[in-house]
Amino acid sequence: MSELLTPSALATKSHFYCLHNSLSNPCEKLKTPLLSDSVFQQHFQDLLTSQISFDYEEGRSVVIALSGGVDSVVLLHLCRIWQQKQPNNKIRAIYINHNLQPEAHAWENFCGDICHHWQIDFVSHQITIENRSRQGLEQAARKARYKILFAQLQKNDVLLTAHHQNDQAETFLLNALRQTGVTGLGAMLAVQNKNQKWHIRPLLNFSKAEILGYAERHDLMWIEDGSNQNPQFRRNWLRNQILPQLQESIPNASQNLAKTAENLQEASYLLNKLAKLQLKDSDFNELYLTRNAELDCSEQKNVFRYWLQNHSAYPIKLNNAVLQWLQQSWLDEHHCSGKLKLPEDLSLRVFKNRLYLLPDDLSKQEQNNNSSFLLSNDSAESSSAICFLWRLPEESIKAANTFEVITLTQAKTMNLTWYSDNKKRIKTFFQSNQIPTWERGLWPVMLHNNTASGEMEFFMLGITKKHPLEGVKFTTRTVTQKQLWRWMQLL
Ligand SMILES: Nc1ncnc2c1ncn2[C@@H]1O[C@H](COP(=O)(O)OP(=O)(O)OP(=O)(O)O)[C@@H](O)[C@H]1O
Repeated sequence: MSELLTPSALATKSHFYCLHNSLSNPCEKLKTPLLSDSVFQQHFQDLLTSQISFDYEEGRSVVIALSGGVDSVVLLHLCRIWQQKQPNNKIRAIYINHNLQPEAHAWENFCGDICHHWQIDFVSHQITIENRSRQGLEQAARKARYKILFAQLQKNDVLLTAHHQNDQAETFLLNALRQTGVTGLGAMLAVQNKNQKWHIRPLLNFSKAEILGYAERHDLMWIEDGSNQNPQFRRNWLRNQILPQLQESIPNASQNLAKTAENLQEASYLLNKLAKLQLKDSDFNELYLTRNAELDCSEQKNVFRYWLQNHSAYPIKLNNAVLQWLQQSWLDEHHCSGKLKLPEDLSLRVFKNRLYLLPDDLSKQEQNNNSSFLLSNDSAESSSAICFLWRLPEESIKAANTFEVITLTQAKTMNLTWYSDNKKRIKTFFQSNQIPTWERGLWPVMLHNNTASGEMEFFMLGITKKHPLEGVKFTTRTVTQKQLWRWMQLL
């Protein structure tokens, strides 16, 4: 960094943040291979091209999570060189200020200064974390940080964090001590996709010593977060006390633990693949319990775990309470209905041997008799509700006046006369399609010119067993024929 931000310039600021530019353990440097620009460039390019087919021409961008610590400063430096070699590549850095420590503001300035000198776009975001226990605080800060970081990304953009091999070994041990399963023991993935946004950890194969060696050779400066020494945080205790002791007898301990985690990632991949195969008949948001009855106990657990992890924006852990409830529902043939409340305002529900993972507030919507809901433009384009629009007969759409207003509303808010005239048909439809009771009141019906009559509405009502609310944010608005037609074209 000194090439751009001279030590003397920084010296005037150094009372704000603790600056380091030397190895904490110089001997370690000798034991490990060098993290060089070319090694990194090759590795990083491999991750981008072979794993995610990254293409700058498509306007995708790379965002670096910059904490100001040595790891992310080294990552920033490497990305800057990468960008210099391929000037079309645009990178930007983000610092999240948790406002938890008095120095946080100075660290934010430090990150801003480096980016300014290296001519990298920089933004910082402020967050406030509620008062919690120490462990809880760390977890809440991490959760809030990732929420903001991912919110900065567009579809297919890439977030880079500077986790390294030693972090991987620590995460493996921490998870093992928490009694985790195979996925948890796999610790952190080098490449991950969450909701069509990428998270890459390009330094995961490099050790802390290599990173420090790189920082020294390039005369970089960084900040040292004093809380990293606080033994009250379990990770610090592992990092500063347990792992060094392990390393004394087994010099490659961290490397070996990280390698073990990698092996378990492979095992986890295979278990997921098996679960996916065994879930073949299950819908996106419902799991057919009876169809999986022939599975043995471990397979059932594996299927549940996979389904819970993959059917919600917030992965749900298969803890004992959840497992017991699920097994009970699985075994009980007459278990027609039941509900288990989960964190993140979600709940598990069973209806006629089908298991559903749903937002808990569906029930709140159920209670609100007067609310009508309509598909919003944005969400409808990417949701399963589109299937429900899709089945609308083309002739009906074409026949209708192009500018006529179509309103989608809940079955329960229907015009009473129409409802009582068609009650039997509606009931038969719900029963024959095994539509769960909690969905019936919310079932979309199309109002044509504000009157629900004729075949068209009933067709709308009867088209799909899928939960039409899945992934859709409802807002009160109407959709025009034109919009409806446009959505159909998108399919
Ligand atoms: N305040 C921050 N602002 C931006 N990025 C951050 C911040 N803190 C951490 N990061 C990013 O996350 C990486 C890992 O940091 P750290 O090891 O401190 O995280 P952690 O709290 O252990 O949580 P996790 O490992 O789950 O990210 C850093 O190298 C950096 O890329």
